[in-house]
Amino acid sequence: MAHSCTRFIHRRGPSTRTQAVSKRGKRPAIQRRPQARVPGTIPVSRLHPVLASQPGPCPAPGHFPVGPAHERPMGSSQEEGLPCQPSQPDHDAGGHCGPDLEGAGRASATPGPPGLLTSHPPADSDDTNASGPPAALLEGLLLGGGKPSPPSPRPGPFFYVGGNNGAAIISSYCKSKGWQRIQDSRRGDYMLKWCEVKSRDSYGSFREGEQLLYQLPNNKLLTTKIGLLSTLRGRAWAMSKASKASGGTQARLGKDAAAPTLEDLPWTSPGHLRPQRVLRMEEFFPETYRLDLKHEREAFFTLFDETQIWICKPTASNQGKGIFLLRNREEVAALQAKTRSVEDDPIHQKTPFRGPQARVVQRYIQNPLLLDGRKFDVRSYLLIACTTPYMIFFSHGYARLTLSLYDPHSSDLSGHLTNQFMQKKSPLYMLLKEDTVWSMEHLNRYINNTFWKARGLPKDWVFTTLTKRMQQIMAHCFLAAKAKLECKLGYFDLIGCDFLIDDNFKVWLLEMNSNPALHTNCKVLKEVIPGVVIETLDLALETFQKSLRGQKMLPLLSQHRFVLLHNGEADVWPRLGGSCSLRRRLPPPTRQAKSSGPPTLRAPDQPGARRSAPPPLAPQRPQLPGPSPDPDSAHEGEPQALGKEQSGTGDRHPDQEPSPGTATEERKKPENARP
Ligand SMILES: Nc1ncnc2c1ncn2[C@@H]1O[C@H](COP(=O)(O)OP(=O)(O)OP(=O)(O)O)[C@@H](O)[C@H]1O
Ligand SMILES: [Mg+2]
Ligand SMILES: [Mg+2]
Repeated sequence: MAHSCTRFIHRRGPSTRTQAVSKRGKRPAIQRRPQARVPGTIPVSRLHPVLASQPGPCPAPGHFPVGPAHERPMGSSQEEGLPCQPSQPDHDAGGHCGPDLEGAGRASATPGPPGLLTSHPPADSDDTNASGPPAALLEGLLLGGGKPSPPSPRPGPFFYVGGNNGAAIISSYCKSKGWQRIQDSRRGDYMLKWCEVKSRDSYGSFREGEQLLYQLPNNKLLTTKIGLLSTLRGRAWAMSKASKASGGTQARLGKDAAAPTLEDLPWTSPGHLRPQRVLRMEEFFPETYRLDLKHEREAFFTLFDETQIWICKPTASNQGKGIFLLRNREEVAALQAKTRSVEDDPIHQKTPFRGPQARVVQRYIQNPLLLDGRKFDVRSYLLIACTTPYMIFFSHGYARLTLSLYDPHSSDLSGHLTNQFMQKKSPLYMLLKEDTVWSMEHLNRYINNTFWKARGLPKDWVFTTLTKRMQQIMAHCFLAAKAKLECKLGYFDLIGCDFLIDDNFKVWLLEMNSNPALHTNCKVLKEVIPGVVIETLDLALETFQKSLRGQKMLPLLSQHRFVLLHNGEADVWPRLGGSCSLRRRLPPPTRQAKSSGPPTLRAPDQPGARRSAPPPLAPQRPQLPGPSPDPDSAHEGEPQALGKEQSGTGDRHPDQEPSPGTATEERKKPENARP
């Protein structure tokens, strides 16, 4: 039963303790009456009470012992354990890493207890390392007042934050719940781990259903340039196949039979209502070619002419590093020569992520919409709050403008690349930085004032048409990756999505970023970022707890700024590529559940809609006939070794599982040098 007071979940290892979880909303007592033990299971209360508890009362915070003697300062070389690698950190606002906490004006949506964190938090290094104001300030903002509670009778729960990106906000959030920060990334007794960099160790030791871990291990399916391109192509290919196979219906592929998605809604594009059922990739993603695939780069070199500018980007870099424009035959010839010179180089075959071929070339949007003559792009957020079931959200972010006026013929990249990192290079940045980041309200006002009448736009175009379009595009991308993302209860992710608007008000997705910048070095960022981070954590926690307890997800107490894009309660899950271990650990279906028909028929908003897939696991993804003619399908998600390209795997089905590898290839830093 979904609302059973006592629930058990199976545990991988032998259970030595059994404890019953207390009634909903109550924190389990330290000494409680043991419940009847179900062999091979462990009660939810075996988890730390905070994770097992309802969204609601936080544990009573108090004074916690200072961390263990082996604590290391943040940012040490051992961070995230070994080996480790950056997972495309997106420090767009890079440089300043001390969030100004006055922006954190929103209270945690997860109701807290009357007890407050002590105004004398335990001395740990994160607050000083993060170079922000004392964490207690944000904690006070989060919790809003109250009396300190007596010291916690047991240590923890523990949390770990790796790196500085948003660390003070995350740390303050966790401490406001009474959690205790640890500095040793190798410790396995954490309740929440938020890492800027992904490490194989983190995923290997992750205890599903017991811990929260930031970043999906294979988010590269969306967050590298090649990964996103391949994922979108896979979906396009599957859609066209399904359409042909079923005489036009798209129901079989990529779409859940149970519930309409955002993609089913009609959209305004560009500026006018034009009903369309499903997006086509070319409508929102600029034409792109992979340089890691020989036939694609040759195709690009052949098609290039000087009537169109192209932009060349490393697959897994950020901050505009390694980006250059291709405007004339000489530049393209230089790129061609560079890729040819390494084509047969065994070193580059082994390390494709370092080579000049680990890139894409993309049609450059030459006619961007300008704000006071300056180019801009929009950063929005895709939140994967939960993967079992999927709970996917959208949130607004902000607009990023260049300092200089846009000139398509200028060779100065700072007028072409809207990244804050690029703008910071200008001596004018310190003077004008506040004008390089606009709030969405500011953008909306500007577009209302400047274009609304002149261009016949709907009023508040930003909050109507643009918002819906971004949501639709994000939903499309998520659905494209949905069946391939690694799902475990406790994984969550926040992905930064960059959109460009052209002067026809057409919305283009430029890329998606793992580990989006959470710095707050501008006024607008102070207003936006803490709210995004706090609600991310709130939603991750609430959906985790509800999933663990088999409760219906909606309504979500934590949901405020985020908009639900996809509620996976109606999906069949655990799913392919997902958590087999969780499936084993779930209790067998109740009689009621068994008799209620196929899971897909269960309304998602009914209690108990969360369900394990019936044995045998119903296929989540359609079985597609035949090999893919799509040449990109050879290397789903990420460029593999060049040797693979040549080894005849090019007919791999695009809907096949990509290589589960995460750490090895991502450990390799992309090359940032211009050819
Ligand atoms: N196809 C394009 N057309 C026009 N401008 C583009 C295009 N692609 C990228 N840009 C510009 O270049 C900037 C950097 O590109 P992109 O975001 O893809 O790279 P990045 O290095 O991953 O940057 P970051 O992760 O810091 O946002 C964009 O913010 C945008 O201003
Ligand atoms: Mg990026
Ligand atoms: Mg970007």
